[in-house]
Amino acid sequence: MEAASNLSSSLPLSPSRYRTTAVLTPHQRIASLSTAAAAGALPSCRTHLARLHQRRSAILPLRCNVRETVPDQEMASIDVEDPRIAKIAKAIRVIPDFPKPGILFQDITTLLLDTKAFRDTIDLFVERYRGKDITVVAGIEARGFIFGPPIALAIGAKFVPMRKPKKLPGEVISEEYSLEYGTDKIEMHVGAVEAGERALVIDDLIATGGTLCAAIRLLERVGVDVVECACVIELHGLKGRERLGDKPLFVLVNAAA
Ligand SMILES: O=P(O)(O)OC[C@H]1O[C@H](OP(=O)(O)OP(=O)(O)O)[C@H](O)[C@@H]1O
Ligand SMILES: Nc1ncnc2[nH]cnc12
Repeated sequence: MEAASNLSSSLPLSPSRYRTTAVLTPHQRIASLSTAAAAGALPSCRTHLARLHQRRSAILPLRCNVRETVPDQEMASIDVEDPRIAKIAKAIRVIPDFPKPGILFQDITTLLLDTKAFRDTIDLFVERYRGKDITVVAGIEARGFIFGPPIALAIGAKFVPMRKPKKLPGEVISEEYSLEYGTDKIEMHVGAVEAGERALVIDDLIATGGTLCAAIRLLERVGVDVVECACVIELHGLKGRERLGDKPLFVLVNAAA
């Protein structure tokens, strides 16, 4: 609750077309994690909390926010003081140096343990996309498969998995994208979508934006209109949002890379 009141009390003024919310300092973030751990929401994070305390001067401020790149009249907006957002941010565990040194890993598995925060996450997306004539929710492997299906069911859209190479049994089309070292691909079944459909692309997180860009290209190649991309977390500083160009991106939580 404390984090939520910090959230509402420190709201910056934002341009009318955009929504941007509050800043959680590293100390607040660590306090939030401690509170969640004490409440049993993060059963195995004591070691990491200790490490976070030791390293807090090295951790950049984390912002919990709702950011939009589309005008309010096109999509339902979320009240920036919505207390659900702060609780979702609190439920995401941050693990330093995973999977390799220097990476601050945003672990959404702890969000899945918190039934209220997980439900709120899905509800926030559903509130935004319900009634917007979206026929396809395209989820990106693997963590987009967690958030995509409940959103698709709730808004009456089909769910289409965008998979890593050689996983889908039928005929596929694929798109390559660049990684820090080398390249990867995502694939989609031919016939899963039709030209003229309206799609929402869902993933847990945007970092460099390479994965989402490949998903957009894949869908647009077959004539699908990608209405928006949505992620739970945006890592700022990696310019993923810029890489998407004009394609709208909606995120709930903004975190340091
Ligand atoms: O914006 P980008 O730089 O493209 O990175 C974001 C992607 O990275 C993570 O997936 P990852 O490739 O680690 O696969 P996983 O979900 O199967 O672990 C994440 O879930 C996104 O899909
Ligand atoms: N920092 C991070 N945490 C979780 N998933 C990621 N994918 C790319 N960067 C990531």
